Amino acid sequence: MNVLFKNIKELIQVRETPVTFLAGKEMRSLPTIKNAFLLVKDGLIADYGLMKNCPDIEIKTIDATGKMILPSWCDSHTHLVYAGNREGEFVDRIRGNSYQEIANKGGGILNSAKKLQETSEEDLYNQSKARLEEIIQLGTGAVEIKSGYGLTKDAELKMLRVIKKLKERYPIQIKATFLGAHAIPLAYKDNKNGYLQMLIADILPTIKREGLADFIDIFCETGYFSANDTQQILEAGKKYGLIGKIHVNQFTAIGGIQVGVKNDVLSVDHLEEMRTEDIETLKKTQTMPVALPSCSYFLSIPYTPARKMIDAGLPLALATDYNPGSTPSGNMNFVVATACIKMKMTPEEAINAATINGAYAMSLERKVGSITRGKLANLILTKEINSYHFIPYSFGNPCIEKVFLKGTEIK
Ligand SMILES: N=CN[C@@H](CCC(=O)O)C(=O)O
Ligand SMILES: [Zn+2]
Repeated sequence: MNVLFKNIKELIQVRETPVTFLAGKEMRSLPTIKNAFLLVKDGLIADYGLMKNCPDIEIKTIDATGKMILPSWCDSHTHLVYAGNREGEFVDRIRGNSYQEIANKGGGILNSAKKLQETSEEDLYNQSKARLEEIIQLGTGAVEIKSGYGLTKDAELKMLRVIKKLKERYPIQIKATFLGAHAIPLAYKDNKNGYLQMLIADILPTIKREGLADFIDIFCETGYFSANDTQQILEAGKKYGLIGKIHVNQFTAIGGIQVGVKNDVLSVDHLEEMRTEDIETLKKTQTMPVALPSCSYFLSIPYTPARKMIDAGLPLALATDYNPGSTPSGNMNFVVATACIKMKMTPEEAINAATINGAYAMSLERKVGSITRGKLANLILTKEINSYHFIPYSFGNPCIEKVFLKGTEIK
């Protein structure tokens, strides 16, 4: 698609020289051009600059007077392929049961796994595509989606095949993650190692053969999988060409970050419980810490200590964690606002975390995450707003007028 945006009040996240990710003080700066144009050719960002240098060409034009343009959100952590919902557990929590107590009684991930195992691939696809369409309208232009609600060979592969179909049929960038080690299924209640061996020996070869995943993930947490289990899964993933990511330090710190860094994982996600040594371990590495503020909000658990981490020089990405148990929301606008309101990130830091750093956490930093020549024209056109500070300020009320994927407006 070819299109010329004119009179853009402010073009946000303009990176003339491509960056891989931003860390520490670098996150404070968000380069913009006021009164700008943006030219899209063949779905890519072809050029941009001051309006006074706008090319005079015959092309479809969109007048953006009073409005801003920024790169689409990059949501590097979701579980948006799932079956049914868990609103019953939500009410149980209001009545005083904790997330862990509910999980221990067979609720939680096992509850979703039962539902998913009983759902056909077609039905699962239809439920999931509705969520994907919803997040596209909310401004997301790149998303990672995990398996992990199957917990049997058939059901895990069913999830991954649904993700593959979504990838093929939608213009949004999608990365797939194998999260077989999300919980220990009842059939392996007293045989966790047997379950891990099944994942490694039985499922991984099929994933490789059918090209079903880009990344491998594990829930490294007390009552789920240990640091040693994490080492095993990451090593096995590497053999099959899958880059590591970990769910880690959500409720307890059990050494998963150290194992992750040792294995050069791309990202460590959750991080609600961070010890000083965990922050130290992440310094000077290529591993992206990812915070999930909507999960903290929904479960009333601590927020990732973003201030402490960024002030220590670390990078940080923001993602939704869209899933039926801990975060039934895929709204990146809410994530950005909550990061500012509850985690004391500045709007500049939050927007950097939700665009270029999120792109890095999916190995997509060369394609999306900034306004840079040659990147995909995945864009958010805002309503008329005074400043980009209004984006997190108007929490719960996205100020998006239109969204574009590869330069095409998505209605
Ligand atoms: N913490 C582990 N997994 C998901 C939630 C799983 C669920 O409750 O269904 C998460 O990232 O929050
Ligand atoms: Zn998650």
